[in-house]
Amino acid sequence: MVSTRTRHLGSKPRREVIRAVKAETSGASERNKQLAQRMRDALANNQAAYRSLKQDTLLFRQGELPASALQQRFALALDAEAPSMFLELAELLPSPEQRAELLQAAQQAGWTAAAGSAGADTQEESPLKAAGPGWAPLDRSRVQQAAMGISAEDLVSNSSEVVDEASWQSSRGEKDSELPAGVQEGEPRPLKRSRREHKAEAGEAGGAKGKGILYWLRQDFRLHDNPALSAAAQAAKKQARKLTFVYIASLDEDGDDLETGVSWRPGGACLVWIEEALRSMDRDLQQRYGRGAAILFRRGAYCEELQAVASATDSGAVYYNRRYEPAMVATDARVTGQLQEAGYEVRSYSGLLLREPSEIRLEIGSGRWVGHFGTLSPFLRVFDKLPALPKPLPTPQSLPVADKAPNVPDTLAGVAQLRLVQLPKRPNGEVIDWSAPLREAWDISESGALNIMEQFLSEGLQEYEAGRHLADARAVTRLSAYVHHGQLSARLLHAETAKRGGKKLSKTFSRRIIWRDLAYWQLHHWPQMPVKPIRQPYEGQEWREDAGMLRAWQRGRTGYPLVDAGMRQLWLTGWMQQSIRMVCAAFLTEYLNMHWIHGERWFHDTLVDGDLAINSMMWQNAGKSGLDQWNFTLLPTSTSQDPDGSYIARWVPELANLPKKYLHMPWTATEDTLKAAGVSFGSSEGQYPHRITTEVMQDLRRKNAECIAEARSRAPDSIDEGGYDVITVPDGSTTRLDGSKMRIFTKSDYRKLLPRSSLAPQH
Ligand SMILES: Cc1cc2nc3c(=O)[nH]c(=O)nc-3n(C[C@H](O)[C@H](O)[C@H](O)COP(=O)(O)OP(=O)(O)OC[C@H]3O[C@@H](n4cnc5c(N)ncnc54)[C@H](O)[C@@H]3O)c2cc1C
Repeated sequence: MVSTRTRHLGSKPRREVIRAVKAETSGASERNKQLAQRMRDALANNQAAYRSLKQDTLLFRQGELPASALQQRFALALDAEAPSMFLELAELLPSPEQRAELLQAAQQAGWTAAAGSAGADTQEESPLKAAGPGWAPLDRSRVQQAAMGISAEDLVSNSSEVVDEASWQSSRGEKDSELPAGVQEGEPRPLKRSRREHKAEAGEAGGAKGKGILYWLRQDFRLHDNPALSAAAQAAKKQARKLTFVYIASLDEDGDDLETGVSWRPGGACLVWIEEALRSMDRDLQQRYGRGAAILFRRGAYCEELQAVASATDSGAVYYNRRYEPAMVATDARVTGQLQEAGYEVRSYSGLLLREPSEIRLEIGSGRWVGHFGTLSPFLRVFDKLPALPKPLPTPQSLPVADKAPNVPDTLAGVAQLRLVQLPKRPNGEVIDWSAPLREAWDISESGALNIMEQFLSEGLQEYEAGRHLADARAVTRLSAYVHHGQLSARLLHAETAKRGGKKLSKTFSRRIIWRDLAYWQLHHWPQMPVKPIRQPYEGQEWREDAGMLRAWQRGRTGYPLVDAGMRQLWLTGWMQQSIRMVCAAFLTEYLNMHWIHGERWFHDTLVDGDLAINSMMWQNAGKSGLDQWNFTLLPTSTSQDPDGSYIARWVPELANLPKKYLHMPWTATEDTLKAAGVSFGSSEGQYPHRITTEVMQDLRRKNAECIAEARSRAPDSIDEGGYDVITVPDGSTTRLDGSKMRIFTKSDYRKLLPRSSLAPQH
């Protein structure tokens, strides 16, 4: 396996780290040695390494792993050239001196983010965020600087989770075509909620312990249409109880999936969003309902923190809105169970999606066939037939809260103390605030979300159909992050769209918000979707591993202006319009033949709307291993998304003065034209990069298709006589075909590429 990062790492600093660690761990017990061996083995495979490191980190935190053993991991992580793991663990070092020593060695190894923290002795000075040049104010020169200054030092990036998952493997239904001009559109296991939890929802939970009610704030930063809040308010009023708001930062429980070993906690950009959303909601709550509605900010394990606040406020009940990521489903069930065992009443509600994923059972195998299994059309068909959605709930007029802010020991002074967003420092102490441009680019508040929705529905809906493919996003809502973080209710958006003649004005827009539910349906039935191809044979597909290429793609330095514009916009603002996401994704997977999981990870960390279900669904489809293989061509040189080149000119300022007709393909301009526009190619400051590949796009595409054909030909049992991929239908996903083998949409190119001998015999 070729590592995808830090090839520049010299051996000298590594030796120094190992020496430092050896000195520290010379008395390591036999158990420590075994653990070290396990780590070494694990690091041979980065996916396993991540799982192992994560578990060891948790063990250390629980006091079950000595600091010396953890230090050994540092050396190994450094050895394995996995800086983000190294830095994450470095944070846990028991003393500032130890931290400084190891981080200094990392600095010598060229990891500037670590360098920023070398010698640092406070928790705030986290090394997790990079000294990268990105996230600068959005003026032209800074954009250019951001893109031009990409260097080896940026390896740690603005990402807290940029891990090499090199070992992970990984069209769309012909009948579902409703793509933007020149492009597409487009969620896995029944929600295994505990019996206790079902009881809780039905209001059969155990007797109340205290008089008050806790509202456990999660991914639902809003007052309007908030089912858990409305229910808590109603119960509190009826029973003359007091309501207390609590938010708990527990990133380890928030998306770490120990089953798969993959951490999907919110990425850097989402954490910035969450921080601002909390600030804004705390303000809204206090302004509207009084000081007693202030949110109590806590850090720690969910269950312990909830119990501590409940006991200090004499609360006997906890109300919350559910989450749907596999790790979070498990967390919900565990926390609910533990609280109920301790005698609390727990009630959970559906506030994130339009419908619960387990509600939708595809009616395939009966009557008329509509679309391919697991794609949007059959999903919509069932969705529309189900009972009408509940009406969106109004913002509560009043809330029964205490007269003053609850005084609970160990509560943090404010959002900042949650330490969700950690900024690195340069050796001279200067803070590198990569989050500022993100905060500036968005009005991260509930009112901001409602205003955008209102404006779009009154002025923009009629433009959506014709303009939704445009890169400059003039015709789309830009509401995805608000919906993802629960600042805007999906149900409200759906209902308001219908009320304003949505289906008539734009059939596509009316389907978009349901597409989101499809992503969660897929994640529910394929909980491994973020890391494993849904089409099992594709797991054996050969992908290119090239750290330099990946880095160029991440930082918008591919030499293909449309791709670079999109990736730079993403880096700076945390967002891109859908067609551009598709162009960038297709470029990585189809043309560079690089694993979709690299793209998925990068998007997860850099998107303000980074959503496990949607992101993994879309990346699986881009990588062709998802249910809805993309069945269209997305050339990086296409002009349809940016016909006048203004999007490229904005995000790729090195090219801004080129005549329009060359903006998508600057290499076709003559020397004189380039000179007149002040454009030169190269890697120096102010220059635009040479193309990272000059092979004919069609040839690259064919090579990728051949890799897929090769992997499929090795798994004949998963292909039917017509050359279609076949999957086993998950339990609970259909009304009558669960457990059977089902043909899924497969691109005709792929069907043709298979040798006849690898097709299942005709019956
Ligand atoms: C490779 C790739 C990765 C993506 N990752 C994410 C992600 O992590 N989070 C995310 O929210 N979207 C993701 N999308 C989907 C889509 O690009 C964004 O939802 C959309 O661009 C957001 O812009 P908007 O709010 O203006 O969308 P609009 O066009 O205004 O659509 C309205 C809403 O519909 C929903 N929606 C739109 N497109 C999709 C879709 N393809 N699947 C599911 N729901 C959709 C969103 O909630 C969106 O806000 C991804 C797309 C691609 C190609």
